[in-house]
Amino acid sequence: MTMPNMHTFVTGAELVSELATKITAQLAAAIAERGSASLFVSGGGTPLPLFKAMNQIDIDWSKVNVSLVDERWVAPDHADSNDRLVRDNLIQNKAADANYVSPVTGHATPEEGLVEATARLSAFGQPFDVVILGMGGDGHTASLFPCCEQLDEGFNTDALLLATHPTKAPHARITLSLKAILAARHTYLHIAGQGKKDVLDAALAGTDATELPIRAVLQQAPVDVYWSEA
Ligand SMILES: O=C1O[C@H](COP(=O)(O)O)[C@@H](O)[C@H](O)[C@H]1O
Repeated sequence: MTMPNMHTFVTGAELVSELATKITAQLAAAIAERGSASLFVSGGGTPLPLFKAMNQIDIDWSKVNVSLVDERWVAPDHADSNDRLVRDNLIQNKAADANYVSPVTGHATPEEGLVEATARLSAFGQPFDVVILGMGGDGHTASLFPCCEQLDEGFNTDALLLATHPTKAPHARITLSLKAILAARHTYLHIAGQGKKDVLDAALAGTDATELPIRAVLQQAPVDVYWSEA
């Protein structure tokens, strides 16, 4: 197991300030080197303050392609839509000109939408510059859940994206594959609270990635973990 680079904070505000500065500096460096940058963010509750901090930072957002690490296969106005969360909280203010591309298409299922979603995100070019992962209490990251039948596919496919169907979480999902995550230039894990720290410690203490899928990333990529107590 490669030990992650741990960044520990007492408050979420301190974490967010440092992480937003670091990520936007990496995006600006990517723009300077290659003319554009790519950023994949996670959904859920944790990243909301980070999105609000990032949209206050002045970089050339018009050259930043943004999408989601994973998304629930729901309409963009659904209460559980991460797409809506990103549009309403990240693609605002100084970041309003960022090129946000949703992985959710108009198809009925993620399986049917895979070809179009893959074409959309492939246009960003690979490897992606910055991938910010979250982690659930069950050790899932992206939408690679321990309870989904597609976990083995998610760990092994060479495809950019796959559809997953968690049995213990709502909604069918579309998610980056493990290989797409591992290929990123910079990978972050952003978590908060003692419960998530306990899951991280358990992940670092064992080896079976099917039990806690975050292990698959921690075992194979250098990850900067940003954790705040609150
Ligand atoms: O379902 C999801 O949950 C995880 C963790 O979310 P959080 O609310 O506990 O921070 C998230 O990383 C993932 O993108 C999302 O689809």
